[in-house]
Amino acid sequence: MNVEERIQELAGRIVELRDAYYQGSPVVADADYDAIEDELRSLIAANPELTPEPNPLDQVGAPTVLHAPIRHSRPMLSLEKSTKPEQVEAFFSRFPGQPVVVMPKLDGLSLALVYEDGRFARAITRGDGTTGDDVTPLVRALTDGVPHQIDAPGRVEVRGEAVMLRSTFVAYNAAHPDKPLINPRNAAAGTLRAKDPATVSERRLQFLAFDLQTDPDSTEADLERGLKTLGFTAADMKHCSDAASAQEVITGIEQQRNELDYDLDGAVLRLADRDAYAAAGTRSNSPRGALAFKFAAEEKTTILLEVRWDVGKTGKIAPVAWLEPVFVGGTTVTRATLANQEVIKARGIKIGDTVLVRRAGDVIPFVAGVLDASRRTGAEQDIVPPTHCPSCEEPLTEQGNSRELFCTYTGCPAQTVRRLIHWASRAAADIDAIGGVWIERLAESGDLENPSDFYSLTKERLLEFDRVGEVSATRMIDSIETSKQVGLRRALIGLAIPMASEGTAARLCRAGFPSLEAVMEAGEEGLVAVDDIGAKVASSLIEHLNRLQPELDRLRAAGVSLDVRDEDLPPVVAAGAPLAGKTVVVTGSISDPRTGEKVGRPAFQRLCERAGATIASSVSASTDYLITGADVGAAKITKAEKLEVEVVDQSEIWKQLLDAGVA
Ligand SMILES: NC(=O)c1ccc[n+]([C@@H]2O[C@H](COP(=O)([O-])OP(=O)(O)OC[C@H]3O[C@@H](n4cnc5c(N)ncnc54)[C@H](O)[C@@H]3O)[C@@H](O)[C@H]2O)c1
Ligand SMILES: [Zn+2]
Repeated sequence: MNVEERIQELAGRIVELRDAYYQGSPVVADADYDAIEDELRSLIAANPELTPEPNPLDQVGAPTVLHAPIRHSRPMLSLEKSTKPEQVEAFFSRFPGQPVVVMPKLDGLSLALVYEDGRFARAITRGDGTTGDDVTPLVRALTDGVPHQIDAPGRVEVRGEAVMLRSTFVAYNAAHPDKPLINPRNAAAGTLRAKDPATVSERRLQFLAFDLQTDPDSTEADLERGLKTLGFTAADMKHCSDAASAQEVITGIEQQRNELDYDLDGAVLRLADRDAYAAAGTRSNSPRGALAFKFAAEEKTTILLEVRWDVGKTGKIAPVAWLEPVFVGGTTVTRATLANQEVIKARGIKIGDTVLVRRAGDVIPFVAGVLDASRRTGAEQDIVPPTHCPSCEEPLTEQGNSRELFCTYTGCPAQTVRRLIHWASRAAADIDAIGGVWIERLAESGDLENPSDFYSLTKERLLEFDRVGEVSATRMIDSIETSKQVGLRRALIGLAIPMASEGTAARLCRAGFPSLEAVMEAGEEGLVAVDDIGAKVASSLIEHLNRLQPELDRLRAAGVSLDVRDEDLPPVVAAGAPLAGKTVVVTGSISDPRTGEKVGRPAFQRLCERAGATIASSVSASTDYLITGADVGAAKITKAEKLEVEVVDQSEIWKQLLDAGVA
């Protein structure tokens, strides 16, 4: 294929994909679509004479009108996209001296809200940028953050993004396991496509504003203040005066990405002054006064090659999707979870399908659903759950509403290995010198069956295995020895008791149980008395701890500590507590002035807690001190100063900690 043909092909594909997307049934993930646009963009840049007519890259959205067409007062455009810090610098140098706001690039649906003499008159979608769709009744009924009345004369137009909050999305899918929504962005678009708001009343949206036009010009020149004065919830905006601080905010948004209640796919830089933004003008399909910075994609499309059923540490048999390798969320993903057979059914997933894979933060990648079911060739196969355990071949049982499959044979080899690996994991005993492969080998040889067996391993025995030398055997034994300090909280996690989460283990420690045996002796009644421990969790704990009693005895006999550890208790506040009543935020790298050695932030925060402080993760108006270590970003300090939070160097705090005998 020559360049010209390739350009035609890409342009055609873009039109096709856009149609499907704006009609509410995308056939590929956004990142895969963006890659096609990128390829076309670079081919056109290299061969401008081959620019297709019309050029889909100059167009915005698609003309999808379901309700009633309305012409926009001025076009609703797309955004110029960047991925490199140099592009952020170039943006700043185009507008010297102009303040810029940096905000998340929200992943929802853009809307224009029109107010006439203070009254909410219309809500319009972007459509093809020139003409949008009238969604006023839906927005009125379903969208939070759209005031019905504002205090402004004449015509006011507020633009922003209607998003489905992640919490709404999760609650909806939990309540409708049979017809789940695929992702929040799709869900938001679908909501505004409904004929009747009543049919989608559980799918509430949130409007977050990022643009304001007033006529006559009656309000603040600063975008954020203008929006807030009128009573809108603005997208979270940070003012920046240079590229370096903007870059820092962008990085901060990316790091925070998974703690927020909405999806975002990048950050947006924009002139903070509304007049300057308007004066900057537009290109064919984007404003000059704004720039989008794209983050790595968290969703991609790929092919589901095969499903294998995995035996978990509690005997649960879970389907695992084997995928055509795909780069998503910063790594190459080849496997993803499929939850259970009900989810597979509800999402209509078959082997051979094009599926949407999502990987956000540290969360295990999962298959969100099928895209493009219309393109099935007929060669796809149903996913058939097994009837017998793939490891021990015992018949499986179904449990719970989602019909999860379980192998209930406790001697099941796969379960045994999983339990041992779990015991050795970092969250539990942390036997870091013995990896999964070795645990499997030691289980096969009969050396390991229960966690307590780790403590009978000897260096001599390990040396009998192939490829184990003096050095690695010593490391393994040392690591086992250290793990004896596991303590109540991590031992409880390591025993993998169904329904008892890491949170349960932490709560039991803080409730004052001195040891694992004491938890068992408290009985169900004693456990439900603990805050946030329900009857089901209590009964599972008691049942399993009783079953595990001989194992607990063996662990004790091997010298393993099952007693509560100091680090798992609420901090004991030192007498004189110099930081009593203070809320502090710690930033930068901390080191002990006595040794010059680095101290982890959690450890330093713990010292501050002992000195009476309450720890917060980010600076707000209620923060008393921002404690700074080395290499602190300017943005944090600026923010603290703006909020009149006292900035205190770590040396000052160390002095107080040492004086009070805390450190
Ligand atoms: N999966 C597919 O097949 C397919 C097809 C077509 C388009 N798409 C996706 O749709 C999007 C294309 O839309 P686009 O070309 O307008 O680009 P865009 O969505 O990347 O950028 C423009 C939009 O960003 C939004 N936005 C969010 N936060 C903002 C903020 N703080 N300030 C200003 N604007 C903000 C606005 O709604 C604006 O319309 C892309 O994400 C693309 O991947 C996907
Ligand atoms: Zn089994």
